[in-house]
Amino acid sequence: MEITATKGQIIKGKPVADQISETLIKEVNELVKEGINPKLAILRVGANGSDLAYERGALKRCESTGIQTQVVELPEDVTQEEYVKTLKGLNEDTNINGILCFRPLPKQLDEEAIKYIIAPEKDVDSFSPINSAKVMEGDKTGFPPCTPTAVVEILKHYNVALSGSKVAVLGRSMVVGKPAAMLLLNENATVTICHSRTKDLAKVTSEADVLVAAVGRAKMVKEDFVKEGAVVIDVGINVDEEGKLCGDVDTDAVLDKVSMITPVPAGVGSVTTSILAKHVVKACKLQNNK
Ligand SMILES: NC(=O)C1=CN([C@@H]2O[C@H](COP(=O)(O)OP(=O)(O)OC[C@H]3O[C@@H](n4cnc5c(N)ncnc54)[C@H](OP(=O)(O)O)[C@@H]3O)[C@@H](O)[C@H]2O)C=CC1
Ligand SMILES: Nc1nc(=O)c2c([nH]1)NC[C@@H]1CN(c3ccc(C(=O)N[C@@H](CCC(=O)O)C(=O)O)cc3)C=[N+]21
Repeated sequence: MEITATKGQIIKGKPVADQISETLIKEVNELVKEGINPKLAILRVGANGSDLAYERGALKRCESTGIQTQVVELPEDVTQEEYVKTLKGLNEDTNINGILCFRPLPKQLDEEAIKYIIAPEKDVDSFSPINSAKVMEGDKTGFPPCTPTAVVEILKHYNVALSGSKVAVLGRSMVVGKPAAMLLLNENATVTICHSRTKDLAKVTSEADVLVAAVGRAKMVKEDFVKEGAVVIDVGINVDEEGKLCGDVDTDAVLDKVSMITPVPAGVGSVTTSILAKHVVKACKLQNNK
């Protein structure tokens, strides 16, 4: 009898992002007809590669959905006072509905103080503790961070069962890992959070039906980290030894074992930008009592 190996399916972000964009385009059109123009401000310090990658994607997504944008670039050595003054200016600017502050901020800036400055109603990527708390509480009136939201949207789009499933999240940052775990818990998954101190890491992650990798270590997740038939969401955006973009998962090594896996690029990143655009429209509507 011939045995044919069933390879894992590469699940792309584009169909998920396109579906979100389609609805957004209609919503933006309705707002524009009423003289309301949704607008996103991006606050960037210096010009690091991962910020610029996000910015390129975000600007393209906003343009294609009819959302206006403004990029504010501050020098690498910007002072706390200058950053705070700029952020407060964006808070007060009534033409701006959403603000994205790239993180992490350079060392001279006090992120713990700045996160209290951003207006929660314009905070489209969950920098403010008000929005972080809403994620904890499962309160849908806030803005959960875009990347973890994209992870959940991809899983739902590809009909991956979450309720009652074992999910492992690799990473516990406030931008990805920790909120991803909370959003998945809100979907009734049984969530295990792993990090740099986790013992027997591969054993823990290989028990999961769904593995979300957000560690920032190129191709760290190998074959022994995954369960047979698992669904893998690769959030990592890293550069490999050849200078090419790659994820946290060694895709070639796990492909024969998993049932589905997201690619990098063209995976989570592309959905992240569509969630960002969705949050700008939501912010705009709330600010205009719509
Ligand atoms: N696709 C997208 O839209 C986005 C992608 N990213 C990418 O996602 C990745 C993660 O980003 P981010 O969360 O900001 O990164 P951080 O560096 O802030 O966090 C990394 C996390 O991984 C854990 N970790 C690091 N090394 C190991 C290890 N060897 N074993 C186990 N755990 C480890 C850390 O643990 P500990 O807490 O113990 O230190 C930490 O919790 C990056 O590649 C980033 O570029 C980020 C944002 C958006
Ligand atoms: N507050 C904050 N939130 C973030 O979510 C955040 C951040 N700061 N700082 C920087 C990192 C990095 N990041 C990316 C998101 C999407 C793409 C993306 O769209 N990538 C495309 C390719 C884009 C291109 O290279 O042109 C893809 O994966 O297909 C890239 C990188 C979010 N981050």
